[in-house]
Amino acid sequence: MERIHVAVRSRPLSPEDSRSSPWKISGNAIAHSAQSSSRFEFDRIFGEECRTAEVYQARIKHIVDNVVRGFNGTVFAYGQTNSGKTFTMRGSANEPGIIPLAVHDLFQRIQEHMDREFLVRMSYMEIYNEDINDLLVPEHRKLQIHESIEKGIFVAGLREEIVTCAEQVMDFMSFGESHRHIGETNMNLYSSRSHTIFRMVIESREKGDDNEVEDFCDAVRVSVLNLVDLAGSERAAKTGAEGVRLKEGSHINKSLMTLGTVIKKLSEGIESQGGHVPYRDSKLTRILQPALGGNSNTAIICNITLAQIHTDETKSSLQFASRALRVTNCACVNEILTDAALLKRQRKEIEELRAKLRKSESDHWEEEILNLRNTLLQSELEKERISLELEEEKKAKEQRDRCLIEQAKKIENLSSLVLNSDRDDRSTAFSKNKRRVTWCPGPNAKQFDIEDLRPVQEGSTSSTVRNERDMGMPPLFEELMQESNDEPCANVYSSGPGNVSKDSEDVPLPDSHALLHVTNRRKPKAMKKSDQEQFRGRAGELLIPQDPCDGNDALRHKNTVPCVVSSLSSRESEAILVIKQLQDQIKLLEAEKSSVQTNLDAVLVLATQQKVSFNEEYEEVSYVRLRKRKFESIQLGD
Ligand SMILES: Nc1ncnc2c1ncn2[C@@H]1O[C@H](COP(=O)(O)OP(=O)(O)OP(=O)(O)O)[C@@H](O)[C@H]1O
Repeated sequence: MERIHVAVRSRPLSPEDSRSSPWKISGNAIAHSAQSSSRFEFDRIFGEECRTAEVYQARIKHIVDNVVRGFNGTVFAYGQTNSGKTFTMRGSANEPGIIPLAVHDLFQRIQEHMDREFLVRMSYMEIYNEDINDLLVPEHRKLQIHESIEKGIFVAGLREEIVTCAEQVMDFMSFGESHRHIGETNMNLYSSRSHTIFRMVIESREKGDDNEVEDFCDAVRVSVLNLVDLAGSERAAKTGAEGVRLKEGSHINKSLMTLGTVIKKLSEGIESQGGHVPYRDSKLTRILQPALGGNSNTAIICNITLAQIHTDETKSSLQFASRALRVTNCACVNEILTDAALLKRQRKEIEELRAKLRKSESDHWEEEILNLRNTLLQSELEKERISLELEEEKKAKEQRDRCLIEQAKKIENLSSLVLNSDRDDRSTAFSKNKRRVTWCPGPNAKQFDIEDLRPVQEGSTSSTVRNERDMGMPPLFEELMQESNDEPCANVYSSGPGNVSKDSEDVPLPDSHALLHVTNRRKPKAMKKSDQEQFRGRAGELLIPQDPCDGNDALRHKNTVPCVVSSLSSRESEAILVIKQLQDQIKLLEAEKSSVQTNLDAVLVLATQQKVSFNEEYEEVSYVRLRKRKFESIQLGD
């Protein structure tokens, strides 16, 4: 939908009229200085100094361009008599009007459309006293208006001359002008007594070589350019019209009034609401019907004079133009299609669509394959990374397991040492008839005979020393330390004060001096009283005090922590502490082992999932490739 373009052009005034003019133009608005209600705004307002070429460039050129492309176009000059309509449309010797400018432009545009061939025809008619006369064939008078589906509204019998250049058109136009009704009035020496419609019909179709008749589409575009110079509205009192002039004036006013009514109805949207628009009330509105409410790009040039004496007429013209601003048209390309042309066009469209489809599909598949390849590559890289991590984890686990086994072996040896030492002490103690503390090694209880650990009656010769075959001889401490030095376990052991292993970092090794005290039972060194109390305070956190006589209670302790009866020797206490620390380390290592195992399991699950997804992606890529190959083999088959 496109609105009718409305421009106002004011003609030059005499200096006297100019001084007394009540109108003021500012930008695209014009207002009457004494009447605040008389203010109008338009698409363009051209002042006195403005040239016709400027008016043409502003909008008319665009309409002419569109006519060459297949759209209808209409330009008409409206205004009171002597306001400059004919001057605007036809021009003068010095200043070409809209019609010659449009004709020249039209042929230039046609030259630019190299891909089409054109057929241009022109006609020139006037509506004089409601009769349509052919200006190119003066004897063709009182022509009738008809309407048909193919041609729309047309004037039957109107001569259409085929023209090939602008000069030819201008010649025909001059001929027509010579037959136009012009009369002298008080207001205009050469007053138009009729409305004139200069019409150009442009037909075009795509150019095609003889060899490729099948390839080009022979749909024909037909567009019409109407350039209308209306007769001016006039007041008999002002024009002094009498007789023939009066009759002419009456017809002019009547048809202009109908035009005004049609524009008013259209601006109110009556037609779109299904209401009646009186196009048929005048020949002018009937011929201009497609341009006013239909398929056309339309422009109105409203010519006015700003002299005070014509204020009412100017105001009336401005009101008409203002209403026309609200009228919309719907221009579209006009094509005539034969069945063969229609078929050819549809076949061409189908081919174009097929080509587009093929291109978009192949583009799509290429892109899809590229994406899948990228994903596959990324997945393979990820898989490699996970495998490496898995390998490292396995190695670390194996090393931890080895350390754990060694640690356990050493603890076992140390426990045996402590038990041996305890046995020696007990024999000494019993020989001195002293009460001794008994403790239970717990996890290795199987190796110990509980009875052996109970206080032995004085004088009893039976087994105060444990059978060596049952216990197994523990290695010497020096050997133990040598072993520790030979096989350092950096991840498991940590250095403590007096640590034997230099590589150990995490877990404190037994203090060598303490262990020497444990093994060197022949020179028991009595703990100072203050040291004993201090030690008891520390040991109290680790050991559960029990009845010194009840060795079974000690064995029942669920964590199998050695149960200390009172009066531990300092060496025993230190050994117990060392063992306790080692057991804690074992627990920590076991916890670490189980967490590593959990991680390892998770990594394994992840790796399995990755493998499944790789397989799926691989299958998808294979499927896409297969489909692409099939599609290409179909295309080749076409
Ligand atoms: N913009 C203009 N510049 C110079 N002269 C102009 C201009 N407009 C009009 N004129 C002159 O004014 C006179 C009247 O103009 P014109 O005949 O075009 O009026 P009109 O509106 O067609 O009148 P009518 O309706 O009676 O035919 C002419 O002599 C014309 O040369």
